[in-house]
Amino acid sequence: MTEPILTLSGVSKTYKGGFTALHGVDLSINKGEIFALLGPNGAGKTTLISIVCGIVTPSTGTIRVGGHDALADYKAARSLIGLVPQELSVDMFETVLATVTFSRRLFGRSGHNAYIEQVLRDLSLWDKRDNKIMELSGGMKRRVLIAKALAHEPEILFLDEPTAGVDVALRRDMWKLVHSLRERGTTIILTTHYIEEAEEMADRVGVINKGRLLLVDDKTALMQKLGKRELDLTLVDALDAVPAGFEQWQLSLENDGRTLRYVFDATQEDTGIPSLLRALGDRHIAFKDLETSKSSLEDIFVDLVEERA
Ligand SMILES: Nc1ncnc2c1ncn2[C@@H]1O[C@H](COP(=O)(O)OP(=O)(O)OP(=O)(O)O)[C@@H](O)[C@H]1O
Repeated sequence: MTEPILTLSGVSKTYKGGFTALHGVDLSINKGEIFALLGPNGAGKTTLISIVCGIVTPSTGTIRVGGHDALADYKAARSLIGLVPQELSVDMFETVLATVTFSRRLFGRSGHNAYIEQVLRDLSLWDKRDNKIMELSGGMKRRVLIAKALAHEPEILFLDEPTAGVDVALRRDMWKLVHSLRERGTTIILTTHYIEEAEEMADRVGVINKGRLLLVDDKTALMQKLGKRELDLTLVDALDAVPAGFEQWQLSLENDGRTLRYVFDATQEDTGIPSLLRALGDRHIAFKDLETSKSSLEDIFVDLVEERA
C-alpha cells in the first residue's frame, strides 16, 4: 500500500479575482487507501479536487495521476479518476441505466453490461434502472452520481462531501460501498466536514484550512498522538486555585472552581490517576463525582484549525 497513485507537488491556485484558495499543497496518496480530507467551509477542498480532475487549472505545481501528468496527459490521467460531485449534474429526463452507460462510453469504454449491472446492484439502483432520474428520491439521485462516477471503472474515486444532507441509512450504505470498493483495490479520497465520517472510514487524514494542508497522518496515529483524555472531578467545596503540591499533575480549575480537571495521556501505562486520587484524599479535598472523556478527532481538528487560524 505504499505506491503513490496520486502526487501533488507545490500546487497553488489563485482565482481570477486574486483570491488564493490553495497555497503550495504537497500530497501523496497511496494506491488502495482511503484518504479523508477534512476542512471547514471554504478551506479549498473542492478546489483541490477540481484541479486533480482537470476542471480547474492550477496556478503553480504539478499533479501526477498513475504516472501521467494531469495537465500534459490530461485524458490518460482523467480516465483513472471517478468524481462524485457535491451537486447533481445529470439529465433529469434520462433513465438511470442510460445515464450510467453514457458516462462509461464517454471514456471510450464499451457497454459492459455485467459491470454496470453490478454497480447498479451494489447501489440498490438495479430495480430503478428504467426510471427517469426525476422520478427518484434525493438519496437515490446521490446513488446515481456514484454509479456514474464508477461507470468507467476508475482506479481513484473522489467523493466530495458524500453524505452532506443524506439520511442515516444512506450514509451507512455509502460507508459500506466505500469499504467494498477499497477491497477491490480502488483508492478513495473523500472530503468531509463530518469528523465522524473520517473517523469511521479513513486510513489517513489530511487537515486543510485556508488553502494550506496543515497535516497528513495515519488516522489512528493522529488520534493517539493528539488525543488527550480528561478526568473531571466535581468537588464538594469549590476551590479558588489549584492547591500547591499538585504540580506533578496537569490540573486546572473549571466551572467556577467546582470542577478539578486533570488532562492525562491515556496511552501511558501509569495515567497518574490513582496517585492523584490518593493525594486529594490525603489533603481532604473531597469530590462527589468523577467523569473521564476522550478527545475525538473533532476536538483535535478544532484545536488544530484554531491554533493555526
Ligand atoms: N471560481 C472561483 N472564483 C473565486 N474564488 C473561488 C472560486 N471557487 C472557489 N473560490 C474560493 O476559494 C475558497 C475555497 O473554496 P472551495 O470550494 O475549494 O472550498 P471547500 O473547502 O470545498 O468548501 P466547502 O466545504 O464549503 O465546499 C473559498 O473562499 C471560495 O470562495
